[in-house]
Amino acid sequence: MTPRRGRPVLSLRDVGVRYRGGDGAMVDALADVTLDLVAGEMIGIFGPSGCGKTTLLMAAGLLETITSGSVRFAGTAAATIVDDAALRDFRRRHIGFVFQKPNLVPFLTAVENVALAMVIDGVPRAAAERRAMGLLAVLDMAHRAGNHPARLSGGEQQRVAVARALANDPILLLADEPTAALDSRRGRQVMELLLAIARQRLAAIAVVTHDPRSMDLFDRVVEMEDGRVVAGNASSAR
Ligand SMILES: Nc1ncnc2c1ncn2[C@@H]1O[C@H](COP(=O)(O)OP(=O)(O)OP(=O)(O)O)[C@@H](O)[C@H]1O
Repeated sequence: MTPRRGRPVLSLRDVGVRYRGGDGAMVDALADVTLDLVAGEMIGIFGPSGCGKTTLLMAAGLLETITSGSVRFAGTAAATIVDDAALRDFRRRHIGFVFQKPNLVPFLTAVENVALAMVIDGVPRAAAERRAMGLLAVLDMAHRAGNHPARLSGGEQQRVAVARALANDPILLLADEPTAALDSRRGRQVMELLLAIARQRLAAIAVVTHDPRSMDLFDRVVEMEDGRVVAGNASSAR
């Protein structure tokens, strides 16, 4: 899948996700969500706690089974990938995730953490580590490549997590509050970096955030309320 600027990467149509709550009642975590993301754009997803932002990312990243509607990924209907192993493989090849906590493997160095998925994918270790070093250099982390996570600051760990998410050159990058644990300067840097990745690699990027300070970096702001997208769902295809 070679992305071209403006080409649809992700299309959600009338997507619903329904959970059974603790009291047995059904909760519509997502309801009738229609959203498009195109190659090269970065959107911000805002909304109050519990409005469905994480659930939206999970549905978009094919980590959550939707109860209604459809998800298309670069023209492929997600529903046609039925087998769990095929779904895992599809995600590994095309989608990158960055979470609030970096969740690095503690006994691996930064470069080994970034290389891990490539090694699992069958890339020879030396080649995987070369590519991992290149990604760490882009993130200004080459000088810390040999350190274990415990010896890195929160911001440094998050930059390693971004490098790891980019290892498979994903066409879709989903980030859930990636700057929540960072000070404002580092947070800004991570967000600027994500924007550069959208522009240079033509990835489509969706970032869930509570932080209004990065607002100016988004091509589009999607606002959610009670499981619904209430503003910003029209694509900014250029
Ligand atoms: N596995 C689950 N089982 C039952 N209910 C769930 C589950 N996951 C989420 N929910 C409910 O779905 C709704 C949306 O949750 P979600 O985590 O997507 O919100 P959010 O906007 O990301 O919140 P926050 O900003 O606090 O992280 C909430 O009412 C939540 O309690």
